[in-house]
Amino acid sequence: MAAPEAPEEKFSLREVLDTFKLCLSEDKEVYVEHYVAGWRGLIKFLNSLGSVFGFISKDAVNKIKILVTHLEGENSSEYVTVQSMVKYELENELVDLNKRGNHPESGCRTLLRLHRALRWLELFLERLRTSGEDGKTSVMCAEAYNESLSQHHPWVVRKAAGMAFCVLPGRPAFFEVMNVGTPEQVVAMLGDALPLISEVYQVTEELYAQHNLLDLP
Ligand SMILES: CCCCCCCCCCCCC/C=C/[C@@H](O)[C@H](COP(=O)(O)O)NC(=O)CCCCCCCCCCCCCCC
Repeated sequence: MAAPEAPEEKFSLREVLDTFKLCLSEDKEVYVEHYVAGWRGLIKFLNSLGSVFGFISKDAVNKIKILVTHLEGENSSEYVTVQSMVKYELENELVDLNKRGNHPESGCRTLLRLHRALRWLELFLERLRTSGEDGKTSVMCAEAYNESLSQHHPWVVRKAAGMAFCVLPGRPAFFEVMNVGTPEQVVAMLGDALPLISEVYQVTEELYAQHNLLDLP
């Protein structure tokens, strides 16, 4: 049996599912606070897989920190939802639209990076959900990455990511870390989680497309 972890470090897929549930308001706005909390939960999971994934989690943590700075800053009321953030930053010219400039830490460009990673997550979890007992997590992960996030990464990051995927634990150990229960229960929970993640992704994608923000430098 694995040694018990400190409670605040323990990942539970259910917890992440709950935060993604809270992400969407009744009129389909995405709450930045819960979006960030969802990612925090996912990073806990990543950290429990070992230090090989440190460079990935470090980048994600940095992005979260930037968003939290906005969330807690003097204009915090503008950062309640992704919709209000986009409106505020665009109206006040706080986004570098075509090339990197004075706003390397805009909420819009920072959240876009996590948004792209959310697509990877959706593709990966769907593969995991439909995989058989001997499914290879490394292959599922790499395929999901190649179909999404990799297109936005330079060669050196793709290479490092590919190497990290190779040491992912097999499906049974992976399911264990999810801390949900039997493999059947994991699959059921993935079935619950995916539509939520997918909806948050779609709403954000449409918003960013509407404002031409999908390629922010
Ligand atoms: C379970 C295995 C996890 C594998 C994670 C797959 C994603 C691979 C991403 C590789 C990112 C490498 C780090 C560097 C990234 C940055 O260059 C790049 C661009 O940023 P910049 O424009 O500011 O320079 N950053 C990004 O694209 C953001 C990446 C954020 C990745 C977060 C990944 C979190 C993974 C959480 C796993 C949870 C699995 C849950 C299963 C129940």
